[in-house]
This record gives sequence, C-alpha cells and structure tokens, in this order.
Amino acid sequence: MTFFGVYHCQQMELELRNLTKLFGAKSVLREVSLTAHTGYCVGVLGRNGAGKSTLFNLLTNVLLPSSGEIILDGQALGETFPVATKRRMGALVNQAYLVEQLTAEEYLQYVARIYELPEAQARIESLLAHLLEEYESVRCKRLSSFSTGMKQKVAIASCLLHRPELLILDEPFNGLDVFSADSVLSLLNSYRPQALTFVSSHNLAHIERVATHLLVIDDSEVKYWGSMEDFLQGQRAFLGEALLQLIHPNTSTTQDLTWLTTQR
Ligand SMILES: Nc1ncnc2c1ncn2[C@@H]1O[C@H](COP(=O)(O)OP(=O)(O)OP(=O)(O)O)[C@@H](O)[C@H]1O
Repeated sequence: MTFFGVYHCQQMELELRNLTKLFGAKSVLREVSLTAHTGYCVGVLGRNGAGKSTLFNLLTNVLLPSSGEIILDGQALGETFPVATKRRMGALVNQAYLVEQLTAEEYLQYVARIYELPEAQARIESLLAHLLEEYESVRCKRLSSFSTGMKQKVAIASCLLHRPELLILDEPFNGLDVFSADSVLSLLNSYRPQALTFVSSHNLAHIERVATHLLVIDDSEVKYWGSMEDFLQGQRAFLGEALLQLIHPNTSTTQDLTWLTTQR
C-alpha cells in the first residue's frame, strides 16, 4: 500500500506522567502513567464511562489535566500545546466536524490547505478511493448527503492526510460496516510504523487486529499497560476472555425485567 510513500520518520516518545482528571469531586482518571513510541498502536479499552474519551481529550488539549503531565520528546506540554505539536497530531475525538456543503474531495483539499500541504491531491485521491468503495458514484455529492459511515471514513481520511506522527482515534469504527472497518484496519496497519497510534473501540476483534499494546482503564485507573502479547500471555486466549478476567462485569444489581415481556 502506498498512501504515504516511504519516508524517513522521526521517532516520537510520548510520556504520560501521573495524569489525573477530576470533574468536580469525581475522579475520572487517576495517576495514568505510560511511555509509548512511534510504531506502537495502543488499543485503549474499558467499559462505558471508564475515561477513554477523557484521556483522548487530554492528549489532544481539548481538556486540561487536573494534575500530571504530558511529555512529548522530553518536553512537558503546558496548558496550551504549541502549534508545532498540534501539527504532529491527527485526531478523531468526539463528534467529527465536517463542512457538509463540500464534497469529500473539496473537504480534504480544505484540510490540506489548513496544513499547508502543497501536493496533497494524489493522497486525497488514494485515501478516498481506498476508503469509499463507492467513491466514483459519490465524487460530486456533498457530504451532507453521505451516510454516517461514509462521513466517518472521510473524517478518518482527514486525520491521516498530513501524515501525523501521533494519531488519536476515539472509536473510529463506529458506524462502519464490516467491509469499511476492514479497509480502515488495513490502512491503520500500513500506517502503524510511521506513527504512535492510540485507538479505542468496544470491538475487541478490531483491537486485536490492529493493536501492538493495550491500555485497559477501569475504575479510573490503569488496570493494564503493556504489549498485547504479554496481555494474552502467549496463550491462544481471546482478548475478550482475557479482558473479562481483568475487569469483571458489574453484577451488583440484577433487575427484574419481566415487565418488558409480559402482556399488557
Ligand atoms: N465534561 C464532563 N463533565 C463532567 N463529567 C464528565 C465530562 N466528560 C465526561 N465525564 C464523565 O467522565 C466519565 C468518563 O467519561 P468518558 O466519556 O471519558 O468515558 P468513555 O470511557 O469514553 O466511555 P464510552 O465507552 O461510553 O465512550 C463518565 O462518568 C462521564 O460521565
């Protein structure tokens, strides 16, 4: 695959040092620490409300930590990340915002202008052709007429266009059918050596296909940080089984739901 060509990539090191986030009195992330490098694809796992999106919002400077530091290549990033640092990042967090009056190509040309990419057209064409199998038939259509999954794929393309060194994707497979998820997974796998990637998903099969490392968050804390291989302990265990051994489902409240199925 040749979306990005072969180019010499710098090694990036990202360190999270005791990263903590409180919302009021509620602690959402407590003392998250890790060091990751270019070439890692970190799958971020945890139950609903575990703090995954909060972590991604901290990594992209959307939120400020209550305490702790984000250190990039040895430099602590302060309250406002330098523009040069932001240029090294590509992020899909929260709801992707697209300019819906534009076509997919026009939107990516607009993104290319923001990043001052002089020769982005070939990349735009190859990304769209790879991600949108129906691309020829929707080439002239505005994004407002795209389906949820099609918009998601354009948003993913927009994160990759400037070849970020730090790629942060919060639930990128949301809304994607099995074929689309497969094209995104193959894209991420081909891009992986050139970046440090963080990706969250509740689809463990997707994480298993793409992640080299895992960060499992539960009860505001890191329950596991390390390689996928170590997590699975060299066994042929499925990720889902191994995850359930680490974080147990909440079983404290068993509700009587017979009212749902009893006749009126
Ligand atoms: N702006 C906010 N103000 C107050 N509480 C918040 C805010 N954002 C998130 N939270 C709370 O922080 C906790 C973690 O939320 P977060 O969105 O990070 O979880 P998540 O792991 O991404 O969940 P999901 O898997 O459902 O997407 C939740 O309890 C949520 O209610």
